[in-house]
Parts: sequence; structure tokens; C-alpha cells
Amino acid sequence: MIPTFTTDEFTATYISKKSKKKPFDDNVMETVKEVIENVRTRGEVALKEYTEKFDGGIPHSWQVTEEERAKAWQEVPEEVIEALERAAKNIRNFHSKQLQQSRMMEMTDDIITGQLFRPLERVGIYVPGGKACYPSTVLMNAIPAVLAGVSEIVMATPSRGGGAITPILSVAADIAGVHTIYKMGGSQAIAALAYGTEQIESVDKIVGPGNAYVAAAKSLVFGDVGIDMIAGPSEVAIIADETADPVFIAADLIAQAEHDEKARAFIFSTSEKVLEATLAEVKKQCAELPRKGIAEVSLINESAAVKVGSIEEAFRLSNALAPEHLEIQLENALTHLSKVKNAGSVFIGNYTPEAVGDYFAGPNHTLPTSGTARFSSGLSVDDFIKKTTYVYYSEQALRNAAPYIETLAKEEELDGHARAVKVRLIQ
Ligand SMILES: NC(=O)c1ccc[n+]([C@@H]2O[C@H](COP(=O)([O-])OP(=O)(O)OC[C@H]3O[C@@H](n4cnc5c(N)ncnc54)[C@H](O)[C@@H]3O)[C@@H](O)[C@H]2O)c1
Ligand SMILES: N[C@H](CO)Cc1c[nH]c[nH+]1
Ligand SMILES: [Zn+2]
Repeated sequence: MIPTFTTDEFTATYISKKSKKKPFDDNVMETVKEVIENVRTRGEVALKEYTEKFDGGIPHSWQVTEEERAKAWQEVPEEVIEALERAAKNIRNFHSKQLQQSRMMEMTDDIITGQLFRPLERVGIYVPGGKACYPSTVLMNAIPAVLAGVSEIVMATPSRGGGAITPILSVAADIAGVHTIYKMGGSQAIAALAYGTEQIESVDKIVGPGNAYVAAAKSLVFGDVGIDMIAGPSEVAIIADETADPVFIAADLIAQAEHDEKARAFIFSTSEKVLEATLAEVKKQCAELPRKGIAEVSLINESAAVKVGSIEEAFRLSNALAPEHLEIQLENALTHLSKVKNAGSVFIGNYTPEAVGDYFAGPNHTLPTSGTARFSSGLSVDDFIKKTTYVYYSEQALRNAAPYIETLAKEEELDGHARAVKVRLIQ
């Protein structure tokens, strides 16, 4: 089911610049441009029109009420609440270590420089709700924002036909610390969060994954608000040697493939035997899955099995690919961690499936996709913090610095800059 590729074929198909796909096509962009412009200029009326058109009904009120949020707790089984709370504890613990204090870089009698760390004021979290329901995404996106000290965290998720949202999303929002939940989805929700409507106050930054419409909308509102990233389809790459278990590898490839028809699952192995057994195992395990339709499309069209000559070659391919998730299923797996240059998150050893990170271990599951791990990182507390620098110079410090500043200002032909120093030092 998964096609086999030589390393050259893999490079040409998935790594070369020419092979890069946009996360959305031109038709999606056209639709989304119109949605954004209409919601921006016509507010509430346009938000309602598009919600009716794309989600099949308008909710009675955008905001999930306190009563609805309380009722959701009665509807979610206790073991689900316990799993959410345990996951939240690990996510909180991991992200709390990312917090930094405002700091001074230099402090003498004459000069002080430093950085103020300040939380964003209003953040919007998008939680997908089209094909599936992701309470784990609520935790992953909201918990770092809460830890950063964001004053107002709102969440948007579509409700089918204008009805109630899935109760587990509401419970996850309570556990994570989300203040307000709006029943709205797709590009119209992103526009409403970015520009506000009569009933929805705009936010400073929008984070969270979504389908192509959501990704396109985030790319268009960027600049007017901050965004975390433009997420493409999910990916996993697995590096395996002869000590890896094909049953585990197959399960992990399928786990990623079941997200989306466009999800990508790659296996790079030094062992022909492991590769063959993995491919056979994928076929077998896929047949048992409820979401096998989605997984099969992704495994056939978007995935690859590659025989590599050495572990070094596997890491060269993986670093060039910069996968969202990388699994290292090698003997003494931990010792290979230093070979990783580009990857969103790494899962080490045969007993660390990506699913551990998706739900539970603590690191964030909102990660850079489509090779963007070459230059960006997964969601963290930093995404919700602004860093403002500050400077204090005494008169004497300015006197000492003046010749250098004036020289540089002259080179840039900015006499006003030079004068701003000079006028202070006339006497
Ligand atoms: N990277 C991650 O951390 C992560 C986590 C969870 C989900 N995901 C991804 O998020 C995506 C979720 O997608 P989804 O569709 O299930 O939910 P979604 O909420 O992102 O999208 C559903 C919305 O899309 C809009 N829409 C649908 N068809 C449209 C059309 N023809 N024109 C305009 N708007 C339209 C509707 O308003 C609908 O509410 C998946 O690709 C999934 O893999 C990623
Ligand atoms: N694997 C997804 C990110 O690529 C995250 C997720 C949510 N639920 C399950 N998995
Ligand atoms: Zn997943």
C-alpha cells in the first residue's frame, strides 16, 4: 500500500523545492478572500451568512453559555475527564518550564538595558471541528497561553447545524482555562476573531490548527493580528533499523495517516526485512481501522518507504525533509538524538509512539509542518509573550557614545538622528 522510493526519488518527490506544495489551492484562497472581506466590512450579518452556508445553521448565540458549560461536565464520562486532567497536568508541567522573567542585560550607574516580558492581552484559539473533534488541541493551545498570563483567551470551534458543541471540547476548555467559547468555524471564524463583529471582540493573535480554509484565512489576516503558523497536513517520519518492530512502525504510520487524506507518513530503514514486514503489516492493520478510508488514501498517495544505506543517510534525508514528527526506532535510540537538525518534535525509542506526544507527554502537538521545522518551532509559552526592550543612558554615557552615533548617522545621511544626540550635549 505504501509505495517504495529510492532516496533520489524521495528527494525529488518530497524534499526538492519544486516538490513543495502550498497548504491551500487558489480556489480555496479565492473563497476565503471573499469571506474575510465580507466579515471585516459587514460583521455579524456576513458571519451569519457564511455560518449558515458552510456549517448548515446559525447558533442561537455565538457564545457557549455558563449553563451549557456546566451541563457539559454531566455529559462527559469520568474516565475521559480524568484522562484530560492527567494530560493537562503534564502539558502544564512541561510548558511552565518555558516561562522566563523580564531581565536586565546591562546595569551600571550610566547604562541600563533590558527586556520586558509581557503577555498578550487577547488570544483566539481555533479548534477544528469539521471531520473530527480534538479536545487535546484545546489543552495544547490554551495551557501555554494561560501560563504566559494572557488576560483573555477565547476559543472558536464550529457547531454542526448551529447546535451545541461537543461537550468534551467544553470540558477541555474549562480544564485548560479558556474564558469564552464561540460556536463558529472555518474562515468566517478567523475573520471574526481578527476584526471583531458587533458581538465578538477582536483578538491580538490567533493560534491553532485547521483545514485549508482556516490556514488560508490565517495567512490573510496575518499582520492585522499575529498567528502561530500556517499548518499544512500532518507528517511523521520514522527512522528504523533491524531492531525495530514492524508492528509498531506500521501502527505509527497509520496513526498519522488517519488524520487526513493529505497526511504524510514516511519510513526510512537500513533493513530490507523490516521494510517488507512493515509494508505487509500496514495492510493488515489498516483493514481493522474505522478511519481506514482516510488512512489508505494518505498511505497510497502521500507516503513512502525508503531503503537507506546507513543510519547517517536516514538522518540526512530526515534533516532535509524537516518533518513535523520524527520517530527514532533504532538500537540505543537516545544516542542518535544529536543527529537531529530539523524536526518539530522527536519520539525516541520503540516505546514512544507519536501518540504519546499527541495527547500526554507534555510537549506541544501544534508543530511546524511542510519543512518549516527548518526555521520555526512548535507552539510554546513564547508564542503568547511580547518582548519589549528598554534602554537608559545617563548624560555621561551619551557623551561617550555620541561620536559613534553621529558617525553612523552621517553614513546613513540621517542628520536629524545626529542632531538628536548633539542638542543634548551643547553646554
Ligand atoms: N497540526 C495539529 O496539531 C492538528 C491537530 C488537530 C487537527 N489538525 C488538522 O486540522 C484539520 C481539521 O480540519 P476539519 O475540516 O476537520 O475542521 P476545521 O474546523 O478546520 O474546518 C471546518 C470548517 O471549514 C469550513 N469549510 C468547510 N468546507 C468549506 C468550503 N467548501 N468553503 C468554505 N469553508 C468551508 C466550515 O466553516 C467548517 O466549519 C485537519 O487537517 C487535521 O489534520 C491538525
Ligand atoms: N498528530 C496531530 C498533530 O500533527 C495532533 C493530534 C491531535 N489528536 C491526535 N493527534
Ligand atoms: Zn495525531
